[in-house]
Amino acid sequence: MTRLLLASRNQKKLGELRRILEAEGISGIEVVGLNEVEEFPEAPETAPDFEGNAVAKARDAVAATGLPAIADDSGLAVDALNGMPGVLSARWSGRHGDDEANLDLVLGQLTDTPDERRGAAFVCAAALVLPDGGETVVRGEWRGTLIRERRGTNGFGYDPIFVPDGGARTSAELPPAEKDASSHRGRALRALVPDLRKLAGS
Ligand SMILES: O=P(O)(O)OP(=O)(O)OP(=O)(O)OC[C@H]1O[C@@H](n2cnc3c(O)ncnc32)[C@H](O)[C@@H]1O
Ligand SMILES: [Mg+2]
Repeated sequence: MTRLLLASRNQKKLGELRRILEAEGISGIEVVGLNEVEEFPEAPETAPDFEGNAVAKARDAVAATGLPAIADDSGLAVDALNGMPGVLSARWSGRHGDDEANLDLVLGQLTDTPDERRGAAFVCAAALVLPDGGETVVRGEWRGTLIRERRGTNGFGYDPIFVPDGGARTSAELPPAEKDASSHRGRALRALVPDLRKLAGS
């Protein structure tokens, strides 16, 4: 078994990566999160773009643990907010990781935005960094529309107000496998699968 660190404390992200590896039939990799390795000082997410934060998180994790690492930096880019909250999605309300307050703030900001201008995209940059210095950075996007009240209890973050294009349910109403099949994170992580297959085989 190759240990692969997902440099995250977000248990939902860990679950999504584990499900995707399983769905792809990659069995030689054991995914561990930051809670399962010795603690190290985590750099703040200060880059102006998702890719920059993802690479920085993954490099730090490899340097501290010696394990191959994936980091994900993701967020919601709202058309009517000129792409914000973007890289600030996890702390939009001022409190890092307060999903409820972050979602309420976005809803409040869009109160007067009509239905036809409520487009948004979930974006995910994922970086795989290897102990030998190899780096792969990929990006996935998922377009949809923001509704006016929460629906559904699956997923996390802004899922309860995001209706993916071509569907009628919010991403919090989708069964996990359906979210993975089209989500930003699913797309990004599947782009890493060729590299992960090599890692699993070595
Ligand atoms: O940095 P780590 O430890 O990985 O975990 P995090 O939760 O802080 O993750 P990010 O810094 O990448 O911030 C992502 C935020 O964007 C939102 N987000 C990202 N992916 C999402 C998804 O699949 N569904 C709903 N919201 C999502 C959600 O609010 C997250 O808090
Ligand atoms: Mg974060």
